[in-house]
Amino acid sequence: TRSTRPQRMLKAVQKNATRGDPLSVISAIDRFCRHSEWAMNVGDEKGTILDSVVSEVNPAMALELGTYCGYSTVRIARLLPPGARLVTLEFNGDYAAIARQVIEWAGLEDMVQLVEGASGDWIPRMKEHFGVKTFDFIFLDHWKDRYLPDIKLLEECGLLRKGTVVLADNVICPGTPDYLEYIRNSPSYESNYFRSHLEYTKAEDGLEKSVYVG
Ligand SMILES: O=C(NC/C=C/[C@H]1O[C@@H](n2cnc3c(NCCO)ncnc32)[C@H](O)[C@@H]1O)c1cc(-c2ccc(F)cc2)cc(O)c1O
Ligand SMILES: [Mg+2]
Repeated sequence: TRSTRPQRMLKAVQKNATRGDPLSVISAIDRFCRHSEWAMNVGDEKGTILDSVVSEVNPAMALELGTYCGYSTVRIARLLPPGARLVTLEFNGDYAAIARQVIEWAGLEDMVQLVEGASGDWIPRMKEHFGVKTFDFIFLDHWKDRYLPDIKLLEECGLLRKGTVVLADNVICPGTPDYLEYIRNSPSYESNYFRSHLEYTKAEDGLEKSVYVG
């Protein structure tokens, strides 16, 4: 049967990127998505905003919801300080298998814990199962109608601390209206919108950066 887009993306990484070189993995995926087949990676333009926020936070403990093929996982993990850890949740087994290989090609498997499962099931188990106290940085890029329930779940599970930075992709396109309304009106967060474009297109999109103030 015909290969899937994630499989073709992985092939492009294995063909065009150098093992152990995260930047070459990132550019191989961006080239594939720009010149061959569009895919829903955060992309290079929003990716530089993601990079600057990760570098500023310099997280010891980071969380990503929605691994997909591992593009943003590689973008984040390459910037982590030694000893830091990125937990990324992906409940589609096919995508998780591709992402694991992309992360390994980048040589970042030691920094990344890819958990195959749903955020709703695993967020409540982060403390006892992964020894997580709180997260310093969280990247939301999974189903858009799950941003709001999952940020509330993270609060309830005590996984946020004063200063935790939550960065949300796609707050304009496809859009996360209920999440935006909540996070911008909650006294527990200081939010800023970083205007950009939908990956590999001229359409408007952006990232919402929210700092938990407790
Ligand atoms: O839909 C978009 N992203 C969704 C990502 C889903 C990935 O995350 C995984 N996932 C989902 N929910 C959960 C979950 N928990 C929730 C369920 O229990 N727990 C664990 N993993 C989860 C999926 O298996 C996928 O791997 C998107 C669309 C456009 C877009 C824009 C314009 C267009 F025209 C078309 C498309 C642009 C973007 O940047 C986008 O991110
Ligand atoms: Mg996205």
